[in-house]
Amino acid sequence: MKQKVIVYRKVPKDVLTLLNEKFEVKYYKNLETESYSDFLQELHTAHGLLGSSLKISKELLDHAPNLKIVSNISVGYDNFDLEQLNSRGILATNTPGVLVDTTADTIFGLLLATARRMPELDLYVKSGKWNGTKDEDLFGVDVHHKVLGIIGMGSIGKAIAKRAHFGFDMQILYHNRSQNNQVENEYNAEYCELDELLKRSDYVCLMTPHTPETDKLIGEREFRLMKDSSIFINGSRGKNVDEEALIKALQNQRILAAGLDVYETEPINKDNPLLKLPNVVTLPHIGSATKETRDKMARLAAENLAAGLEGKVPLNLIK
Ligand SMILES: NC(=O)c1ccc[n+]([C@@H]2O[C@H](COP(=O)([O-])OP(=O)(O)OC[C@H]3O[C@@H](n4cnc5c(N)ncnc54)[C@H](O)[C@@H]3O)[C@@H](O)[C@H]2O)c1
Ligand SMILES: O=C(O)[C@H](O)CO
Repeated sequence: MKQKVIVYRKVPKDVLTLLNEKFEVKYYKNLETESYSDFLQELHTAHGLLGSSLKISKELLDHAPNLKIVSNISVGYDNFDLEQLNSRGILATNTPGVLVDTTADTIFGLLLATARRMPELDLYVKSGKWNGTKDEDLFGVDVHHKVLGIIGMGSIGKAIAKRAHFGFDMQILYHNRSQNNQVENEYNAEYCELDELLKRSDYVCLMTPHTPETDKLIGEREFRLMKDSSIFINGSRGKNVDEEALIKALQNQRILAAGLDVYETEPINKDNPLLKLPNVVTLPHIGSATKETRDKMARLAAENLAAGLEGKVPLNLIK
């Protein structure tokens, strides 16, 4: 008899075909709009789970006594309770690598858009306000030749550093769990302790995973250390930042501006003060979201899942 897999996120047709050839598949294109109680019922007989964002908690796992593997269609896996998964012998996988360049493009684009106030200026033109000479009120700040501090010099951090160094002649500072010879040699990056990076950077870009160690890593104290002309970019996870402190820092002009792809609560609440601030550029957690890359992520996640259910070691097993 075929093992049963639940896919709880929309995936490309060929990925679904691949899964259908090997497994019995229950497919929920969008769990938010489909019955969650039906999903929980199906979980009782599932061997594999494929999707993203869903909190894989003790409560959810209690509904899944036969589960062997959970495969995330994302590189971040802060939605997994790894202790619970380990204690039940359930494998967990993610999709690193395939999304690196796409995410770095988005985050660097966000940095440029924030520095040069592109969304604000787009609105200025489209709303018919462009009548004469452009005055200083519309000016942005330079990106080229400035200092970029990257916190979390992993795969995506490195790809951002590459763009900044070769494309924009920026000076790169970085803070990471360990020093990285490659970025130091290839992009002339300089390792710094966190406080020093915050003090010296014109742009601070956060790219660490969300872990107990990085929870609210950037808060009031850290914003105070930053230059009042600095721009903060968060492309990692919202919970890595104390959002209240960020709002205060922006309202009080402790920092100049922020570009955000991620938030403490997602989707962001409509009454979140961040949405009212002119010096904030917001994206809807879209870093890796191009069609090509999302397809690659879904394919890789399906391959990880299939390997685990076929008794092989999945390529991207989370240890
Ligand atoms: N906005 C998006 O759509 C999007 C897309 C992809 C990834 N992400 C986020 O970006 C994160 C990074 O992705 P990646 O592929 O570069 O991962 P990665 O594992 O290659 O890199 C993470 C880096 O963070 C460093 N790090 C971890 N804890 C740290 C700490 N306490 N202090 C300093 N450095 C620390 C690690 O040493 C590592 O170099 C993901 O975990 C995910 O949360 C967001
Ligand atoms: O971690 C990731 O891969 C992105 O945030 C998409 O969820």
